[in-house]
Amino acid sequence: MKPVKVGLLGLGTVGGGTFNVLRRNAEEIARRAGRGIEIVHAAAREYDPTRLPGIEGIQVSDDAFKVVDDPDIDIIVELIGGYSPAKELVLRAIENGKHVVTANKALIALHGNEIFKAAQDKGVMVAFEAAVGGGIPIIKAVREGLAANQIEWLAGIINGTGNFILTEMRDKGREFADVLAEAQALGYAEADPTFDVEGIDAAHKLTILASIAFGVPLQFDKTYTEGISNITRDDVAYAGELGYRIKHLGFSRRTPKGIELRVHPTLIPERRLIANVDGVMNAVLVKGDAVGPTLYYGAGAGSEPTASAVVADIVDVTRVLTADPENRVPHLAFQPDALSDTPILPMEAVETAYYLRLCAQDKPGVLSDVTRILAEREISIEAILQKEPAEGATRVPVIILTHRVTEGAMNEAIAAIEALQHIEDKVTRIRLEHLDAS
Ligand SMILES: NC(=O)C1=CN([C@@H]2O[C@H](COP(=O)(O)OP(=O)(O)OC[C@H]3O[C@@H](n4cnc5c(N)ncnc54)[C@H](O)[C@@H]3O)[C@@H](O)[C@H]2O)C=CC1
Ligand SMILES: N[C@@H](CC=O)C(=O)O
Ligand code: NA
Repeated sequence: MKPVKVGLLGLGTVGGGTFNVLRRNAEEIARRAGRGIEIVHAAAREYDPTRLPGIEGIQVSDDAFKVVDDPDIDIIVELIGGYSPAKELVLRAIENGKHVVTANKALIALHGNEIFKAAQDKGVMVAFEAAVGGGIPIIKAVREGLAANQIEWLAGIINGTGNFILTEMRDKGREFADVLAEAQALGYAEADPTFDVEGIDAAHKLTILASIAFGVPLQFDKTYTEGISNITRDDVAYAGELGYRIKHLGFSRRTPKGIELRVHPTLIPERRLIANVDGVMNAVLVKGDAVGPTLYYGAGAGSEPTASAVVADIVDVTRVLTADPENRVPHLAFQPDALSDTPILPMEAVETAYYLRLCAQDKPGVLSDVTRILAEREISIEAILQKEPAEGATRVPVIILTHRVTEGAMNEAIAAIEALQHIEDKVTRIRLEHLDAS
């Protein structure tokens, strides 16, 4: 059988990795796919040929539309990133009857509903395993491996750059900006790294995971998103003293009132496996009603780990092309006409526990005012840590861990605490999840 012909858009971190992995493992991959897979045409604005041995034998255009319109090509692999022209390229590929593989979570989270509809109408596949959790086969695991379950909740460390930064700050006391620069040099970060540190990238990925887990359309605009740029080394140290790690977590849970969809820094008990996922590694914890808790772990970013997921999708598409084209796994796991309109819960209605750090003047009665404010709102306290004031200082940090309460009640309590005469600065609030999957 003739090899499947692939057009590769982008020859950067992931595009380069895809080119190299496909070449290096060609024989093994062909044995799995049932036929050869050949990149015949690529597009890039710029690329480094010294990192791509063999690229000289392939046509490389600077106009990606030339590849998408190339009649010889069966599968377009979009590894350019961003919204435009990625969206136009993907829609044109679909219109031309080509299957698409992409690692572009921003594109899928914001325009996936439209793209999948176009693909459905045209009878082609759009595969996006690399868009979530890099090399971890998490889309396949949730969509296919857990198909028997009602998913109850999922929690993930789904941004490699952010996790790398938090880990280096904690373990080596390094500065935020310095670690971010290293993540960029290693090819982990997005073209605009605020997507990583402000949680937008994780929110894209969570949006996709929640759709696949709960059978709802992609709703990025309803995802609560908070980044890690305000986390201080002090918070990391205080959390450690109390037995917790701070992780940037994406969390989604089905409740009777709606679906929680939120990304924010989160305290997690340090005995949990997921609290010990460090560096660029990602992990997703998924709780199904039948299977119970399951945990998926692997490199969340980087050239070849991400290429591993891209190539797996190319193999999947090749198998479908070669076998029964009607028998396909639906894009969002549930049949398109069976997606549910379960609402996404507003953040004020979401319940979590909290870590609060206050800066109090070292005066009698301050702490009792704070505990009264919490008690009036039925917010119970799990632990209090009052640090000694530094030599000659009149301000003391006070750390409070609370039990679960709604975000709305906590917002009111924080406003009342900040209004107290002897409380200085803003209260730092980090949500806390026990992630007890038993
Ligand atoms: N870097 C990583 O670890 C991961 C990246 N991704 C996603 O993969 C995609 C690609 O990311 P990277 O490889 O890191 O980006 P990159 O910046 O390293 O590479 C982008 C490539 O696209 C080319 N390009 C950009 N605009 C173009 C245009 N208009 N026409 C033709 N070529 C164009 C560039 O010349 C370059 O070769 C993004 O959607 C990103 O979010 C997903 C998972 C992990
Ligand atoms: N910038 C992303 C790349 C992978 O999705 C990350 O750091 O996780
Ligand atoms: Na993946």
